Amino acid sequence: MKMMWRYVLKYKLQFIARIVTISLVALASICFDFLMGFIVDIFSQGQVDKFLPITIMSISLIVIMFLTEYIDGLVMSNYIKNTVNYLRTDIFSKIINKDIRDFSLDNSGKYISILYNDIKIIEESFFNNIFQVISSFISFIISLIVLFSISPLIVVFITVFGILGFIIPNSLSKKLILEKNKYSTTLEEITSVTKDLFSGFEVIKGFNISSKINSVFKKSSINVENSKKKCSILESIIRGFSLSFSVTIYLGVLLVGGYLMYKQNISVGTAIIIIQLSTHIVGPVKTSISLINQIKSVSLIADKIENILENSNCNNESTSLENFDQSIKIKNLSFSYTEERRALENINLTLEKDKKYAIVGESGCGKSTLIKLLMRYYNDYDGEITIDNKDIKSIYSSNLYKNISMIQQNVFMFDDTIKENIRLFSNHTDEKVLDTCKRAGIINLIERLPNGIDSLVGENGNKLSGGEKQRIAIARSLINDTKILILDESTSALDNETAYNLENSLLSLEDLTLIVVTHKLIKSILLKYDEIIVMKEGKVIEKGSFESLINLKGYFYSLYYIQSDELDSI
Ligand SMILES: Nc1ncnc2c1ncn2[C@@H]1O[C@H](COP(=O)(O)OP(=O)(O)OP(=O)(O)O)[C@@H](O)[C@H]1O
Repeated sequence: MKMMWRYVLKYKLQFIARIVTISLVALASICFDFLMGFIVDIFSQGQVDKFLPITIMSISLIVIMFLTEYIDGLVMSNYIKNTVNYLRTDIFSKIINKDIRDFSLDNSGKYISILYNDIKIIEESFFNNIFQVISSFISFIISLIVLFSISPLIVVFITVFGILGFIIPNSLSKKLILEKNKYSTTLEEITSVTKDLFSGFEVIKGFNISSKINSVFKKSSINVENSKKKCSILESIIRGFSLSFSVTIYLGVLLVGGYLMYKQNISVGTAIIIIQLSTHIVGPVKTSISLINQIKSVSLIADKIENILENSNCNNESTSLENFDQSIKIKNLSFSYTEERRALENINLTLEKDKKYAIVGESGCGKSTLIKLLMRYYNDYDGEITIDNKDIKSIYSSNLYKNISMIQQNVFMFDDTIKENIRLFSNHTDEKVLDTCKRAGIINLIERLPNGIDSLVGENGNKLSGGEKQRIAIARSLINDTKILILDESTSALDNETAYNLENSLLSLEDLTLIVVTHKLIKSILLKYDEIIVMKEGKVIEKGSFESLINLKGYFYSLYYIQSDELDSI
C-alpha cells in the first residue's frame, strides 16, 4: 500500500492544490446554507432594507460556486491525468526491465490486466475517493464547529450515532477487501485466457474446437461476473447500514432543531441553517464509510502489483565493453530452469573473436539455453561467462547488446514498417537500411513491394512469410555492425537454397564472430566452421573441426550419419 501513497503524492503541488479547491467548494456550499437561513429571517422578520444586499450576496455566491466547481474540476482532471499516466508508465517500465526469468514467472495477460484493469480500479476506488473523503471531512468539521456554537446537544447526538454508523459497516470492510482482490484476479484470468485464445486462433480454427473454446471463455466470464456480483452485494449492505444511521442522525437533528424553534430559542432561519448543516454531517458519515472501504479494498490489489513487479535480480552493471577484441570464455557453467533437472552441466568453452562456431545436438540438449546465457537472459547460473575477461553480469547492457545480438526461431515483428523493424527506431538512414537489406538477402522482396522499405508488416509480421521475417531479423542485427552474431535455428524457415546462401554469406564476413545453433548437418557448410560444439544432455561432449569430429567416430559421427546420406562419400 505504501507504493500507492508514493504515487498519490508524486505530484505534491497538484495534490495540495486539489485539497485547497475542494475545501473552497465545501466552504461555498456552507455559505449557501447560511444564505438560505438569512433570506428566511429577512422576510420572516420584515427587514426589507436588507433585500438588495442579500440579492447581491446571492448573485456573488452563485458566481463563486460556479468558479470553485470549475477550477476544482480542472485541478482534479490534471492531477488524475498526470498521476495515472505516471503510475501506468512506471509499472510498464518495471515490467519491461524485468529479466527474462522474472518476466516469464507470470503470464503476460497478468501484466496487461495490471496496466488496464487494476489501474482502472485504483483510479476509481483510490485516487478519486481519497479526495472525496478529504472533502467530506472538511465539510463535516466546519459544519460540526458551527453547529456546536448553535447547539452542543445536537453535536452530542450526531457524534454518538456518527460513531456507531462508522464502526458497524466498517467491520464488513475486510470481507469487501478480499472480494475485491478476488475480482481483480478473475479479471487477470480472463485477460490471460482471452490473450491465449486469440493467439491460438489458427489452431482453434484448424482443429475445429470453437465450441470448446467458447465454453472455456464462458467459464472465465462467469467467474468475473460472479465475483463482481459479490462485491456489489457487500457494497450495498455497507451502504444500507450507512444510510440507516445517517437517516437516524438527520431525523434526530430535525426533531431537536424543531423543538428549539418551538421553544423560541432559535429563529426560523437558524433552524434552516441547522437542518442544512446537518446534511453536511450526515452526507459525509454516509458516504465516507463506503469510500474508506473502497480505498482499503485497493490494498490487496496494490500488494499483488508490488509482488508481481518485484525484481529478484539486482542490477550489478558496472563495467564497460566498448569493443569485443579477444574472446568469450565459459568456465564451469551449470544452469537449471527448475530444481528437478539441470539444463546445462559444467560447460567449458572458449569462443575466439571472428571465428565461426556451430552448436549441434539433439533436441532438448541445451543448445538454446547455452546461448540464452550468453545473451544474459538469465543471471542465476553457476560458473562464469566472460567477454574479454569481463564478467558479462557486470557489463553495461548498452555495451553488451551493441557487441552481441541474437536471432531466434520465432522472430518478433513490431506492427510497423519494414524499415522500423530493421533499424528498431534508431536513426539509420534509408540508404543504410537498403544496403543491409542487400546483405541479408531481402532486397528482392523490398523491390517487389509498392512502398519498399516503408511497407507495413502487419501485426507480428503477419503480412510476411516466416523466411522473410527471419531475413529481416538478420538485417536487424547486421545494421548495427554487431561483433558477435548468434543464430538460433534462424534459417529453419528458409528454403534450403536461401538458407545455404545466407549462412554462407555470414560465414564469409571476416569481422564477425558467428555462433550458429543448427539441426541441419550439411557437410559443405559445416566444413566452413572453425569449430563444431557437440552437446548432449546439457554437456559439451565433443568439439573440433568437421573433419576431426568425423575421424573421431563418436557422437557427432552418429548424428551426422543419421541425417546424411553423404556418409559413404566421406
Ligand atoms: N523456460 C523453461 N523452463 C523450464 N525448462 C526449460 C525451459 N526452456 C527449456 N527448458 C528445458 O531445458 C532443456 C534444454 O532446452 P533447450 O531449449 O536449451 O534445448 P535445445 O537443445 O535448444 O532444443 P531444440 O533443439 O529443440 O530447440 C530441455 O529439457 C527443455 O525442456
